[in-house]
Amino acid sequence: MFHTINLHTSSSSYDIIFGEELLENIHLIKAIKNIKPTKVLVLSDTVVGPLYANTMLQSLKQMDIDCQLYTVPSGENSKSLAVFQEVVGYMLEQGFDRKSLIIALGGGVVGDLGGFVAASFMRGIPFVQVPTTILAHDSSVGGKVAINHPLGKNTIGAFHQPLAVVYDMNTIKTLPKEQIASGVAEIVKHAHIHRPELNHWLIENYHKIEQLDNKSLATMLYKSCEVKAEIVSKDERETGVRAYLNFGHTIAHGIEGALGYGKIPHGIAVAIGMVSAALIGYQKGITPKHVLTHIIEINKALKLPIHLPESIDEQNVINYILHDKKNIGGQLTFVLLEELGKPAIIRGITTSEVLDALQQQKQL
Ligand SMILES: O=C(O)C(=O)C[C@@H](O)[C@H](O)[C@H](O)COP(=O)(O)O
Repeated sequence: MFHTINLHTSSSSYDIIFGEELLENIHLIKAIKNIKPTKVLVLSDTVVGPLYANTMLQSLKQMDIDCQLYTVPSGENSKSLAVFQEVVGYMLEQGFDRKSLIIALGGGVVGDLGGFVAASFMRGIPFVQVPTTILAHDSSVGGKVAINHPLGKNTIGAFHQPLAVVYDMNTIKTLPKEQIASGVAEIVKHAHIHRPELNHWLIENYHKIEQLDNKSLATMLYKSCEVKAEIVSKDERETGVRAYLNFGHTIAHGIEGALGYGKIPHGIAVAIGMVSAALIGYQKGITPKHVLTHIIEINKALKLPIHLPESIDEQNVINYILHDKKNIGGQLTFVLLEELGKPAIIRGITTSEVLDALQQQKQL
């Protein structure tokens, strides 16, 4: 069972491939065969590596190429300059060169870190994304790669498109149940900004998604990646409409920074951030009341939170969003909804408007 989405951007064109037993057959992926790399680094983490790296290495060995595995600690803290330097140091010591290939095998953290190493190593080498979580269906597509700075999430990064995104549905079977909701939040986001009917499908099929039913997962991920690919193809480097994919992320990244990276799953923060954005839009007369209500109801139906964590200091969240990458000229910028499926980039939001919304969110 294979399905493929072709993503064409201004700088490249590649396939997002969904199937089963793709790890066992990674050596057959055209994008990998065609570049004939001198060496391959499989970058994974301490959770995914022990589960799947060996299967992939066995497949790559059939290409008679020197393949090595490097694993980083699982979790957001591996998206750091220190871990970035460790990976680059290992590659230099092991003789990787400009014809080498990186394969990022894991969730969003491994994909973002691996992609940024690929974007930077010797000024750039090719890489392949092999996502193994629901959340990573979003972060592995579109070429946004990055690590975190203490003052802001993903503030050290690049746009570096992968040669391919290879999604082996068998790897999702081992996804911890508590990570399902975090990944689904990005699908909810794609529905709110572009394909509202997707949320109704999600609610109808959520019981199967929670059981990690392969067919339902593949359908959900495919539909969500279609939205992602359509928007990225129009605006690869986020000069305009690609910012729509950042709906909910301004407050999400603020929450993640304020709590400490890794303390809250990214998708859970996004779910909360979408309610915040809807409240900001509603109080500014941009987002209709029915859209605000819909966003809250969808979160509840999918067991996603609507409140910020009780321990959080809202002012600290605001301190982080002052460094958000969408801000231009010091103007706080949010993606708000004028209607379901109709996002808008709104600049000049004031910190007091944000604080008011976060205070209101407590009362929901
Ligand atoms: O691909 C995009 O563009 C997105 O904004 C997708 C986000 O869901 C994703 O988390 C992205 O990595 C965040 O982008 P950032 O520019 O806020 O770091």
